[in-house]
Amino acid sequence: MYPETHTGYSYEECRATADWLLAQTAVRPLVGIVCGSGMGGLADTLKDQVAFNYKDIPNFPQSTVHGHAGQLVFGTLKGSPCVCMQGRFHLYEGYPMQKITLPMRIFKLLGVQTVILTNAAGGLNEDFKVGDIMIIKDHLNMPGFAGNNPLIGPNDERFGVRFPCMSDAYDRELQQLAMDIGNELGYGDFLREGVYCVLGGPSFETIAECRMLHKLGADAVGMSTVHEVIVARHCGMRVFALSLITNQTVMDYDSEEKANHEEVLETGKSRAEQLERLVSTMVTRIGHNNYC
Ligand SMILES: O=P(O)(O)O[C@@H]1C[C@H](O)[C@@H](CO)O1
Ligand code: HPA
Repeated sequence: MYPETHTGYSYEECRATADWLLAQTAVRPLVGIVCGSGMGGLADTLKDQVAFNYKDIPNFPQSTVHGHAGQLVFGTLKGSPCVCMQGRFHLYEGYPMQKITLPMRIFKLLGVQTVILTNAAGGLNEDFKVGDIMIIKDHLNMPGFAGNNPLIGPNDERFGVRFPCMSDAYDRELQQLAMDIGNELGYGDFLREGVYCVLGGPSFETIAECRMLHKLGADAVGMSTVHEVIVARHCGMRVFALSLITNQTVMDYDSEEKANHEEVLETGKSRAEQLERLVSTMVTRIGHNNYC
């Protein structure tokens, strides 16, 4: 009834991958983290690491993008058990959406309750600067408008309902927690909140596209995260996501600026330390507040 490309992995196949991982590590993660482009250093901060190369994990796709190492790292962040994707998958790599988002279902079956996602994004909001960290409060799913959604295909109720709500996709308590921690850490000058818009990539946006996205209400544009968020919410995990504004998008025909992946990775490096501190402090507070 459904074309092969839309069937994704069955519950049993996801269970087998999760059980394979659980059999090889004693870590029982409550928090799952996804590292955006150039932000893989976050995984290196985990203690007592057990790391798996994606190519060795049954059913896992491979990372093909520079700045995405391709490892699943288990360990603890200040005592809290975590699993961290050091590298994610994108639509433009040629994978179907069900494959890009498979790790979210594996997280769920590993016992993860809260997912923290990071990404690199281009700033559309004129008040944003390169190096700003934007707490994502909502998203625009552009591929979704064209009928591309990771939940297309048969629905297995063991994961979630056929028609999941997305008006509460980004957990408001976690957004407030991030804002509080950011202010405590002295990040007030570069901590923002806003709406993230996903496009398919890999080409960066035209000037007309950036102007349109900004008018539609997007503060930042990127090529990931939203599909993972949809699948994570579908299976009932709490979600927090943030964008590092790695470049300002070009909105002006007189501008000489050109978006490029090297700048994205460079900005990632220059904010790595603050980003890691923000995420690791959040992980410890989530535990202390008994959110998980
Ligand atoms: O994985 P993220 O969303 O951080 O990666 C962004 C989008 C493209 O993959 C790449 C463009 O530089 O960075
Ligand atoms: O300007 C951008 N556009 C889309 N994706 C991105 N990822 C980092 N910067 C950008």
